[in-house]
Amino acid sequence: MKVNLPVHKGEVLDVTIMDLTYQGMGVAKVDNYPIFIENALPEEKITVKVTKTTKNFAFGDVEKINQVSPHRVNPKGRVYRQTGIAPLQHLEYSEQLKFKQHQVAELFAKVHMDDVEVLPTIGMANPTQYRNKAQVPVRQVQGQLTTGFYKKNSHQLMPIEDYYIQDPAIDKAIVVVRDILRKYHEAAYDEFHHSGTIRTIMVRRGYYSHEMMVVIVTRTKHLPMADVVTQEIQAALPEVVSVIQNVNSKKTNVILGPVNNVLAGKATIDDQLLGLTFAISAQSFYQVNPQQTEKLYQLAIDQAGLTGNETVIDAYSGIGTISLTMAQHAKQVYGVEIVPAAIDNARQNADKNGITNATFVLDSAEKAMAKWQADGVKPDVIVVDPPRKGLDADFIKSAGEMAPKRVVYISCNPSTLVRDVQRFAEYGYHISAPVQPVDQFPQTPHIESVTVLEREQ
Ligand SMILES: C[S@@+](CC[C@H](N)C(=O)[O-])C[C@H]1O[C@@H](n2cnc3c(N)ncnc32)[C@H](O)[C@@H]1O
Repeated sequence: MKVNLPVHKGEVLDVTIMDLTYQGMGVAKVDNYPIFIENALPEEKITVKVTKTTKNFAFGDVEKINQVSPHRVNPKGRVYRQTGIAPLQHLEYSEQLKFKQHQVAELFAKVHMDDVEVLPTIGMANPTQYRNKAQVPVRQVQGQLTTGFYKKNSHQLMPIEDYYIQDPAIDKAIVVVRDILRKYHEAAYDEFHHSGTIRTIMVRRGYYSHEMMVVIVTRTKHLPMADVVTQEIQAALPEVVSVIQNVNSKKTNVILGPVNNVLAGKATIDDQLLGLTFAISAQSFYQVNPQQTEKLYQLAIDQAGLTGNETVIDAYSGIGTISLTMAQHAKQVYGVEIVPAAIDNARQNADKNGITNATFVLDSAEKAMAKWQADGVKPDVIVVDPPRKGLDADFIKSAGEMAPKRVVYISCNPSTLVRDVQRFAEYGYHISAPVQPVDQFPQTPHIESVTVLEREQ
C-alpha cells in the first residue's frame, strides 16, 4: 500500500529542531513525522533538504541555519562531524553533559520508571585530547599511504592529523609511523581488492606511565622491511616500549586479527589506575578515558559498600582493573572475562600488585555465573561492566538466584541498562541510589553510568 508521507525526498523546507536523538542528530517534526538532521541543535530554525524517507521517519541535511542555538560552538571543522570522531563537538560541553543526563532519565521514563533519579553527568575540566588509544585506518589516497578516518557510511578516507579527542602524543606518533611507512614504500591496504599490506595503525599510551605501544596491523604475514621500520619507530618515538605486528588476513571490518608478533620490546604496556599498576596487551580492553575511569571506578567502589568481609563477582572484568581495586576492600573477588589475552593480563596484574584474593576465569560471564552458582559461591556484591549489548538473560537469572545484597551496574549503553534493570526487578532488585552518568566520551553521544541495585528484604 502506498503511504502518503508529509515530506518527500529532495524537498527543501523550514523546520524547528525540537530534540536530539541518542546519536546526537537534531529532530524536527512535520505532522508528527520525524526528520533526523545532522549538525542541528534544539531550538534552531533551519532550512533542511530531505535526503531520504522511510515509512516512519526521514533524514535531511542542513541547507542553512536561520536561527542559531546559543549553545552552538564551533571549535573544529566539518571533518570531525563527518567522520564521527566528534559528532557532538558543535554542542557546548555543559549542554552535552545535560543531554546525557536527560537521555538516561528519558529512557527510564519511557518504561514508566519516572521515579528513577539521574544525577548531573560528571564531566571533564578539559573535554578534549583524552583518549589513550587510537585505531587509525591506513589507505592509499592520491597516490600516498594515508592515515585518517572514514567519512561516515562511506569508504572514503579523510586524511587527519589532529584527532581532537586523542592524546596529542598519540596523534604525533601516528604521523611519525605513517611517514616511516611511506619512506619504506609499504603498501596501504586496499579493501576493495583485498590487497596491499598495512591495514591499521593502533597506538596506546599510558596516561601516567607514558609507555607507548604501536601496533601495525597487516593483511599479510610478511611485513617488508620490518626490522628497519621497527628501529626507526623506536628511534623517533622514545616512549615506545612495545612494537607489535598484528596479522589480520581476513576480509572483515574487525580491526585486529588473532596473531601478534612482537617486533620490539614487550608484549604489553603498563599504566596506573587508582594507585595500582596494570599490564595491557594489544588485544585487551582498557578504558579509553583514564581520567574519568578513576572517577567511575571510585564511584563503583563506593556504591559496592565494601567493608573487607565481602565476596565480590566482577563480571566482564577485562584486565582485572575493577576486580583488583575492589579486592583491596573485600575478602575475595572472582573475575570473569571472555578474551584470553585480557585474562592473562588480569592474572599478571594480580601478581604485579601483590593481590592474592582475586581469581580470574576465562569464560563467558553467563557460563561462569552458572558454574559459580552450581559450586555454591555466594557473592555479597556483583559488579557488571558489560559491552553495549548489556547482560545476557541467563546471567541475570543466575545473579538473581545467587541473591547478592547489591549489584553495581557500570553501563556504556543506557538502553540495555534500562532493559536489564527491568529484568533484575523480576528477582526483587530495585535501584537504591540515583543513577550517576560519568562522561567517558566527551564530544560523542556515548553515555556511561553507574547504577546500584539492592534486593528487597
Ligand atoms: C566494557 S568492557 C569492561 C572491562 C573492564 N571491566 C574494564 O573496566 O576495563 C567489557 C569487557 O567484557 C568482555 N566481554 C564481552 N562479552 C563477554 C562475555 N559474554 N563474557 C565475559 N566477558 C565478555 C570484553 O572482552 C571486555 O573486556
